[in-house]
Amino acid sequence: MSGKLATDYPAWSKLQQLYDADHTKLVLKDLFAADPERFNKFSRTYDSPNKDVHVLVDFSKNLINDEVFSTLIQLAKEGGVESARDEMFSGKHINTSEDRAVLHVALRNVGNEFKINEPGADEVQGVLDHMTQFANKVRSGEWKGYTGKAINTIVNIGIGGSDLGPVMVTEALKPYGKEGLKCHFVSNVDGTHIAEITKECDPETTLFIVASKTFTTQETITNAESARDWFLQSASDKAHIAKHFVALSTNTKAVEAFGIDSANMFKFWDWVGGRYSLWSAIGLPIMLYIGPDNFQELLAGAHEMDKHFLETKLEDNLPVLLGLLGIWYNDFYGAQTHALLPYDQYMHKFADYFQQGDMESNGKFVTKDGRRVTYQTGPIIWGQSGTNGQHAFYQLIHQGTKLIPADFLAPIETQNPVRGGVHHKILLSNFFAQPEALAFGKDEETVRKELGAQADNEALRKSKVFEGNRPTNSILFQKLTPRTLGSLIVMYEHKIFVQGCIWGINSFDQQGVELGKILAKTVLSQLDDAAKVVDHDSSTTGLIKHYISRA
Ligand SMILES: O=P(O)(O)OC[C@H]1O[C@@H](O)[C@H](O)[C@@H](O)[C@@H]1O
Repeated sequence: MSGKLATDYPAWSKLQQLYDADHTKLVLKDLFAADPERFNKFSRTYDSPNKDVHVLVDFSKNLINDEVFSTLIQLAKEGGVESARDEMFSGKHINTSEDRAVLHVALRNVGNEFKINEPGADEVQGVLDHMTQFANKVRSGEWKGYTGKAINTIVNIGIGGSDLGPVMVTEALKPYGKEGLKCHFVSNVDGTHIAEITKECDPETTLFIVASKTFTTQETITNAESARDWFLQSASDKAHIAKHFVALSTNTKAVEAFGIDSANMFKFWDWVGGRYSLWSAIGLPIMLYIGPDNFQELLAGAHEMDKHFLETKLEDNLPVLLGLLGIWYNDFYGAQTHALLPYDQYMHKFADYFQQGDMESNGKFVTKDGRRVTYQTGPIIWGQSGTNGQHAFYQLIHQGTKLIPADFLAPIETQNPVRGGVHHKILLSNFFAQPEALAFGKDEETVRKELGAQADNEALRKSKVFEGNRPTNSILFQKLTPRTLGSLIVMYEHKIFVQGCIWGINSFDQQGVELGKILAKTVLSQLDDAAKVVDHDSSTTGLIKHYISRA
């Protein structure tokens, strides 16, 4: 990374000029009318080498013309995206504040195509083998609980990056999940979470996976201790813990101190960021659920998208294109948010997953060299699966006062062709129609004609106008297979990388989550005695004392 501010790049200034001079002319209706080739010009297809992943990204419904497009590409060049990418893949310590390499690409380096020398990279296959042996034993029933019964329930205890990836992927790949194996996820420190999940578990047949990179995270350790207490209420003998608790961590000492045998610990390394860790041992619940072969497919799809990112010229590079378009709205149009709208029920956790992926990576106001940025960085990521969102928040996307760029994603083939596929056709008709409505809207004249006798009612007439010109990407993929999901996740991972690179920030630390944790520790030590409540402002003091007086 160059240590520059994004505003230092000539392409940035040019984009500002283009926005100032032309943005009122960037009207999708006119742009499409003027260029019958617009779809072909501004869409790209991605096919994996053996053609089993197919993705079409149509970005023609964006507020761009040729000049904006070429200037965005120029920005990627000036912003050093290619050299920063190569540095990441080579293991350079691009996570500067923590002096660490950023090598999630090494976790899915299928066939060892990338030569990576970082310590630990040569252990990746060994851990995958360890995970595979364990998963096969559990899935086959060879692994027995303390009363000799097979495992039929797994409970992952983790939070943030040690939760969201496995949750999202196990939901997305349900059709590939092992029948009869229930997967639960406990993340929140609210006792309700563990209490409700354990109600659904039998200690004799439940395996707890304690997932924590640091193994110091308060929520996870508290939940793990409660799970252990719950288990020992039935199992009594601590020796039985070995059959029902495993750990996913970088911290062997803390795992052993908790009482988990290091033979049942699946390790990873400090160069794996939490929000990029589902490909590592953190993926064990995924592997248990979908099986080692499907997990391997997930990794293969991820690796193929890594190669695409590494080898494809900027103009055709999907993560680069998505990243640049996001910058156009975030920094020049002033868009605050970006919606992820998958038209696939299995992907209902996709936006939740990338809330952490994107917002924890790029929610930063200082550059890597410590300067305050003078422009907007990471957008607010949100969304939910279609068509539910349409009946909830799309009103605001269509007619609200805010610009909300959105990605629509959908599979060509459904996993559930209920009633001959009628559901899927309806689903896809919405997937196609919504971006069309957002782009082209409905003008007052059309509304007037439709209203007939009521057309003189001005308020009614105006309320039915859709201004249109609201930008979207439409992303169609063949089918939500493990390999395709791997590719889609990585497309977004690298999009985040591209944006962070141009903004000059460190996308791989998360200092912003620390302050609240420290304050909570202080508060916790004061909660049992009002006399101890000191060193806060009057609001915080008042709140804590109010709680203590009524608890
Ligand atoms: O895996 P750990 O160490 O328990 O951390 C869980 C999460 O902890 C949070 O504090 C971090 O913001 C996340 O990035 C991280 O994923």
